Amino acid sequence: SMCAAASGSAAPASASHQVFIFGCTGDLAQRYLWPAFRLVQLERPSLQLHCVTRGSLNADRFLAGAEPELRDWFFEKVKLHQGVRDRAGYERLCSQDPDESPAPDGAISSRRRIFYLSIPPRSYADVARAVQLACPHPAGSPTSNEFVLEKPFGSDAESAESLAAELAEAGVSEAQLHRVDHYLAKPVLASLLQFRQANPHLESLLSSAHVTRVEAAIWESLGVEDRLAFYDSEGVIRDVMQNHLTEMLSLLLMDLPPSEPPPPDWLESEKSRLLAAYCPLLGERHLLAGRYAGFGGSSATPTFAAAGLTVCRSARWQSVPIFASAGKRLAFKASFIRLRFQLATERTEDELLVFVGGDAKATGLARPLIACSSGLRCRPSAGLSVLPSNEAGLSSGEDAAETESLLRFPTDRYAFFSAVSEQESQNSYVAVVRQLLRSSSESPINSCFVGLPSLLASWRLWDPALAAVADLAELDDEDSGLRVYPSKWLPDLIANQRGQLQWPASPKIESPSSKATQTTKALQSTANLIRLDPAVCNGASDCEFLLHRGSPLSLSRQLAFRIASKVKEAFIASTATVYGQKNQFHLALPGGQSAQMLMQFLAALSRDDDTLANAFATTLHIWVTDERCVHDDPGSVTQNESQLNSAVIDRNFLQQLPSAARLPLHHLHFPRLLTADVAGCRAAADAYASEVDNWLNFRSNISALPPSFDFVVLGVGTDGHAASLFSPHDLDKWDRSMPISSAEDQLSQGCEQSARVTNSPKAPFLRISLSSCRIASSSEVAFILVSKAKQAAIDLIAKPRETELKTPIYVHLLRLVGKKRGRLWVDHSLDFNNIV
Ligand SMILES: O=P(O)(O)OC[C@H]1O[C@@H](O)[C@H](O)[C@@H](O)[C@@H]1O
Repeated sequence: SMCAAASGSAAPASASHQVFIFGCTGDLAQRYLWPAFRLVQLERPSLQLHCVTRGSLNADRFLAGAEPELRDWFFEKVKLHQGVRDRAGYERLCSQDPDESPAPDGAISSRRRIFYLSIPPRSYADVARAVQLACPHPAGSPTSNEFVLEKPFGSDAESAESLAAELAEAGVSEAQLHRVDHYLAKPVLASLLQFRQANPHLESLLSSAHVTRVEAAIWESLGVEDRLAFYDSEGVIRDVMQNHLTEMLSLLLMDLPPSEPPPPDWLESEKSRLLAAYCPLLGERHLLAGRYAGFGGSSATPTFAAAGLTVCRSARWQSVPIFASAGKRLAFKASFIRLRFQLATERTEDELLVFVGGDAKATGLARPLIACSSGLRCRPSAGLSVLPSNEAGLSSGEDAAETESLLRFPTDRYAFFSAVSEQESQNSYVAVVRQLLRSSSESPINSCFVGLPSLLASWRLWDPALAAVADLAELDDEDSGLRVYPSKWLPDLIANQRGQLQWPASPKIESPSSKATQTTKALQSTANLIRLDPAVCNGASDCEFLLHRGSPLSLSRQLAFRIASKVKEAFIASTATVYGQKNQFHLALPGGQSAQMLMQFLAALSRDDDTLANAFATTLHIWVTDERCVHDDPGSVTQNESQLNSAVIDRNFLQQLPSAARLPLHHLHFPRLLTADVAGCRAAADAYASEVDNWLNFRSNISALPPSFDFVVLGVGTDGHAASLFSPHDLDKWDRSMPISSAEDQLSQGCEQSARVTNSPKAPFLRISLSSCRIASSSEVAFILVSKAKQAAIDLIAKPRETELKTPIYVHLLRLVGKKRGRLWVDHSLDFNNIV
């Protein structure tokens, strides 16, 4: 049985579950939960329902607007608990007799205690903790307390993770949690996986070989209305895109289970895999955001957003543009996914429309349905039966005239399918509640509930979009920025095959004010000069550097642009090289956090720019500035946690490249470790050094270029280390038995040794690094410092030192590089006042 599949439940009707609804007088409870629980209780009379509030409750008033049937039922069947806010209150709650009479089959084990938290998420952990303390389950009881949560589950990946951690600390395990997404309970969505299973022909067409475009939308005609306070802090991406819209897409794009029944945890892991496969949302024009005219909230809150997604890490969907949009105050209400197909065998296009719901009059579709054009040869499935086409649409007359039909072809080219049991589509919570109460032995292919892995993966997909919107709000310019769109706007964006989006020329979408435009220009011309105290620079007179500032996002973007344009220059200059050699561009990248977004941007730029893709594929060489002497042992570290810097570059750059930009293997230069001990590390360093020399000297011989890297990007540790070069001072405190270069060595590494083993004061202790001389002789070196944690490293510049040995390595490197070739790229949250 599926999330919304019709039937009641197979669980014995005698199982006397208890459900406590917290926040039971709130909007959600009144409109959806109570009506749903009433219907379900008719099927399961033994279900015990409790309405819990912190304050006092005036039940007459609270149900004043409700249907008489619901009122009567509520007063007869639901137990009220007011003033539940302290330990005694919770204990009273749990002393409710859970109906000890054993079921006829003796199945006491099926008794469950479910706490439905229809309250603000900031209270989840507190309430869960109080429940766990006051309501321990009797020893030996096979069941435990369970909790149902409503979104929002955090406001980004980090907060979602800490909410999960808080709940875990409160003693609630993942298995005791049910995170609701009511979209998963909507009739056609709930049956979509089964529909795909029943349609192998359609399934064989669901890939980039046949699908030319995917569109997913949640368009609403209403505005934010009386939810302004809530909405203003969320915005459209958090409100419906990270959850509902992403879930809709997953149900269509994820792989089907390999076996029946699916392996345990299959749904979560398959969803997470798909979500991690999307290219990061960082390309040019892959995100538009706006707000409707007259929106009462902050000018930085989007009420509409559109994203042009593509998939980087899955062959099945590679390079198919996926447009996802959602917004309020649009032309009409419609939630749908639409796929366009170009089948080799057919001369015409084909289309699949999953119409999840919306305004019948405006969409021309009478009810939620799936529409398949004939080439897809769809058949009904469990949960979705054939719908005669005269019942699918509004027949004719005035209604049809107002229609913006979502179908692109005449009705007679489609077959229609709709949910078997229509009346349930009114309230998705009926399906949610049924699934909640279903026994765990019935394992569904689909679920109305969202697990932690896919939740976090989804936030990780949308986090860059949230950062981009924040950036847009701050730094709009003529082509981007948070636009203002008119009420009743039909979001007819201009979209291309790369997944890029543009605002339409009409109707008039207002650009941000010119004042904002000026801010942008100021921030984008970026660089200002900082002059360091000559004492810091060891008396050198040219102790000043170009300083680029910005949000982590805009900073990474600008640096990516700078590198990309240099690679392109080198590529274009190729034709002029001697001996018919392609020009080379040697880029050394670090591991660590700071440069990850830069790498993603760099890859994203090549998805939007054929010349750059070509330049990457022919001209670019990638090096790593330093590497850890550890084995990438798949048994001990998961792929995502690999300690290798080359793995960071692989994940954030190489794997994100479109196929046209893929680098030939011999343009990738990473140290290769045979054994992770001193000897192995040394051998790898030596081999790496000769590889550097060979390539750079060779190029120097055939061109007029010096034997140096073209661009080196360095992250900086909070202690001031860079490229696994630590201050000799810090090393002195550490393990002298390590094989490493003496303190003097660290500073005076000659260019005759381009890479060598270095020592780290923290694990992994053995590292390989390019020599400081090699780094310093590069054509350009970018020191990138992102996140507040790096303030410590900046403060280190200013501190006077008793000895040279105490100067942080990156300051040494800065001096060596000099002002002509060194630039600092620094997050604008970091403060230089102490220094300049
Ligand atoms: O399409 P439905 O079922 O009306 O759901 C849309 C609603 O979903 C909710 O989760 C959002 O908070 C609302 O802003 C939105 O209106």
